[in-house]
Amino acid sequence: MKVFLGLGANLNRPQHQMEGALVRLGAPRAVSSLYRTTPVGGPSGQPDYFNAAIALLWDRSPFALLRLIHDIEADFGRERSVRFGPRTLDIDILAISGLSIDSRELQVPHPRARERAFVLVPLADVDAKLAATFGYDGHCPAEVVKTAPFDASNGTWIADNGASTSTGAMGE
Ligand SMILES: Nc1ncnc2c1ncn2[C@@H]1O[C@H](COP(=O)(O)OP(=O)(O)OP(=O)(O)O)[C@@H](O)[C@H]1O
Ligand SMILES: Nc1nc2c(c(=O)[nH]1)N=C(CO)CN2
Repeated sequence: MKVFLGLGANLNRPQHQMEGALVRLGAPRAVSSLYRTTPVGGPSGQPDYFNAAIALLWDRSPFALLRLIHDIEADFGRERSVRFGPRTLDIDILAISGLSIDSRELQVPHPRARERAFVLVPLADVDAKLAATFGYDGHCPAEVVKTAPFDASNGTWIADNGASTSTGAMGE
């Protein structure tokens, strides 16, 4: 089945953690550009986030994918303390083709995706029709800034405008 994941990070070296997650998740079918986004919710003063979305083929259960995601987040130093607090790596299952799940530990499509430009703008890079089903209208708000296209030849994002992808404050 085809699964769509959202990636976010705003501590340490976000691009590094997100590229590490791509390696762990296996060859993605599509990867969005990397976006720098203003934090939504959580404590004030946290660094900007980096966000991206990917599509991937997955042939095990969605719950096995959730477990893998939790392992990857933990391996990259994710601590779960403050809700919507800053994090080294967050991976959300945004959608799974042809499937919806409503269990205590997993809800798919992701119930908060449709409210979040930091999710929908990258998701539209990967699958514009899917983003439209979440109500995305193609508008990229000022709080979401494209910083780097993905280079599939080496599996990394290219910071093409000199923009630093390290958040500095609170990280490193
Ligand atoms: N679609 C989903 N993708 C990822 N986790 C999910 C999903 N649906 C439910 N969960 C559950 O949500 C729990 C909390 O996830 P997490 O800590 O990443 O939340 P958050 O990033 O702080 O908030 P949000 O879920 O709003 O992005 C996870 O342990 C997982 O069991
Ligand atoms: N810009 C931005 N803000 C957030 C993000 C995120 O990934 N990007 N994730 C959150 C919790 O999932 C809360 N707020």
